Amino acid sequence: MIITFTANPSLDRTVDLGGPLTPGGVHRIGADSTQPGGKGINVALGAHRAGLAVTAVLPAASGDPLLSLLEAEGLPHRTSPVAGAVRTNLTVLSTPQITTKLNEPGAQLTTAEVNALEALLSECVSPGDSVMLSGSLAPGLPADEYVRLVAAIRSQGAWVGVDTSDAPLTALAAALPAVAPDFLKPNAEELGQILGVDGNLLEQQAEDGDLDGVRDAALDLHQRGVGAVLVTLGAAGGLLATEGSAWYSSSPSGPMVSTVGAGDSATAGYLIARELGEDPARRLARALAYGTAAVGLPGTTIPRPDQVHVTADRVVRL
Ligand SMILES: O=P(O)(O)OC[C@H]1O[C@](O)(CO)[C@@H](O)[C@@H]1O
Repeated sequence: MIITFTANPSLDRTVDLGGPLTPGGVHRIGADSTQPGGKGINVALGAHRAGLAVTAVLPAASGDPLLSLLEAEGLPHRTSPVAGAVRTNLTVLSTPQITTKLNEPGAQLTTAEVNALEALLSECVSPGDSVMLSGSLAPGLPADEYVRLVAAIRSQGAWVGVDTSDAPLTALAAALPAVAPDFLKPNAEELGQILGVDGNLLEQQAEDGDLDGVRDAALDLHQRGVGAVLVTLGAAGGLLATEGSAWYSSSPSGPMVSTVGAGDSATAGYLIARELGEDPARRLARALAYGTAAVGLPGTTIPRPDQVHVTADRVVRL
């Protein structure tokens, strides 16, 4: 069973301006749509569409509009009740092909709500499960929440991965090797946050064919106890450090419609590859193929397997 945990889920509203975004200007919205969002929910949707058994765990009040969207998707989920409403994250599409994202902080959780959410996650996890902890933490959760959850989930005999940013990510990196997840999925910016360097520079170096910085950082995290480190590098592809080695692949080409959810789709692709028992090269290839497919779909749309074209031809061992 794949369990995803989204501490700060969202309604992802996408508006298309059909023209440029001008700071201080008045804009008329053209197309407008709302989809379920939040990193763990996106990962769960990808795995569910691939036919895997999943449960998405999240905080939400009964009757929250997000829950109707999850039901419409047929996504199996368990919710822990909270008083606050699920946040709305806004994606503004403007020309020339610019995606601007405005993420709300999310409603504050009380201590009782945090305790109930943690208890629900623990109740859902069984030995042998794969648990993915994804996204920002709602206000009320401590920055070291993922450190505590990784330790707890591992002690329950389950595999655990994390995809987060900012303080929760640096707290997790600081806890290595005493507490280490089985899987970490930073993008270049997040890798930069761990290293205390400019992530844009790392991505630019990778685009220029210089992978040393990303490879060394990923291998260092792996040597400090993280089972597998998947670094997504946008247009520059991605790198996987695991089993004592690193693999790199350039990005498969495809249309660019919306980058929202591409990283989560890559994580879903990685989890699907693990379930299929694929080797590291193929796991990297499937992850990037899922990310590329997501970029070709509107808003926060997570691809179905028939929209994903996997080939390990681009993968090289570094
Ligand atoms: O939890 P965060 O970091 O605010 O990110 C949430 C946003 O990221 C996404 O999961 C895409 O990665 C969106 O669905 C959501 O709006």
